[in-house]
Amino acid sequence: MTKPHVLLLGEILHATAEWEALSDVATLSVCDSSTKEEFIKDLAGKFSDVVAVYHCHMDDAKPGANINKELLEALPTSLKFICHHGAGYDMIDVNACTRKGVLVSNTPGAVDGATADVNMFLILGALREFNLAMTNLRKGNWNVGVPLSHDPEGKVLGILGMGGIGRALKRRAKGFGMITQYHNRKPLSEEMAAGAKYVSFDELLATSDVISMNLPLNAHTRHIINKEAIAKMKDGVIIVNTARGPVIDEQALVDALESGKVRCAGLDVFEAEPKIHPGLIANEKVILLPHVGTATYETRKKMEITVINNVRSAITGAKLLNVVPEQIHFAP
Ligand SMILES: O=CC(=O)O
Repeated sequence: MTKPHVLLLGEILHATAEWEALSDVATLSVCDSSTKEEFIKDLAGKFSDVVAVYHCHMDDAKPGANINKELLEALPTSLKFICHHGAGYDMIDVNACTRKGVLVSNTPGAVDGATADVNMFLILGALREFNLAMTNLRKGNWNVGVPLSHDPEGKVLGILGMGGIGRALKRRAKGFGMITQYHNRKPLSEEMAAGAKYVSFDELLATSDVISMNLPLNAHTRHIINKEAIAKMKDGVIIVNTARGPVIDEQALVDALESGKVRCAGLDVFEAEPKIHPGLIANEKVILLPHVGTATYETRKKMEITVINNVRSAITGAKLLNVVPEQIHFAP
C-alpha cells in the first residue's frame, strides 16, 4: 500500500531524526522547486498527491511562502492538512483553506516561554531606556547624559491578547512587581487569568503604563494601535510588540515617539520587516530586535516537534493536534 505523501515547504534544522522517523507512516518530500512558477508545475506533477504540508515561515519570494487564494487554487485536491511552524499564521489564508476543506495547525505553547522572555526584556529595556545607555557607552561617552528612567515595580502592564504568550508574560512581569490587566475578545477563566484584571480595550489603553501587543495579526487586529488609539493612552506610555508588526500603525508610533506621547518602545517585529521605519532606527531610545522571539535552540526544536506531531496525527488519525482557533468548531 502506498503511504500518504507529505511535503516539506522550508527546512527542518533541529528535529531531523523525528522528521525522518515520519517515513514509517508517510512518503516524505522536500520542496526543491526553485521558482514560484516551477512550484505551480510541480504541484500538478510530482507533488500532485500530497496530503499534508509541513509549512515554514519563509521569505515572501520563496515558493509556497504565502498560502493565498491563488496558491490554494493550484494545490492538489488531495491536500487536507497544512501544519505550520510558528505561532503566527498570518501568511496562510485560513478562510480560503476552510472553503477548500484544508485544515491548518500552528505551534502554540512551544513558543510561549521564549517569546515572553523577549517580551519582558523589551519591557525592561524600554522602561529603563537601556538602548540609549548602551549606545552611549559604545560611543565612548560612558553614562554622561544618560537620563534617569523608570522601574517596573508598581507599573500597570496592559496585555492585549492574553493567549499563551500573554499569560507567560504575566507570570514574568509578576516577578518584577508589575500589576497586569488584559483585554481579549472574551474574559478568561479565573484560573487562566491568574489574578490579571479583564478590562475593555479603551480602559486598557487609558490606564496602562506599559502596553504589550500579544495578539495575532488578522483583518480585525491590523493597525489596532493607530493614531486614535494612541491618543487614548496615558502620556509617556511604553509600547512593546513581539506579535506582528502590522498590529501597530508604525508611522503613528513614530509620530507619538517624536511628540513624547509614547515615551519609549520595544519592538521585535515590524510592519514591513525586514525594512524598518527610519524614524525607529533614528530614535536611540527605542529598543529594536530583528524578530528573534523564538530564536533559541530549545524552542525551535520544540516547535519542529510540534509540527511533526501534527503531521503524524493528520496522517494516522485524520486530525490535527493544534488546529487553529478559526477552524476549531468544525475540525474532527
Ligand atoms: O513569529 C514567530 C511565530 O509566529 O512563531
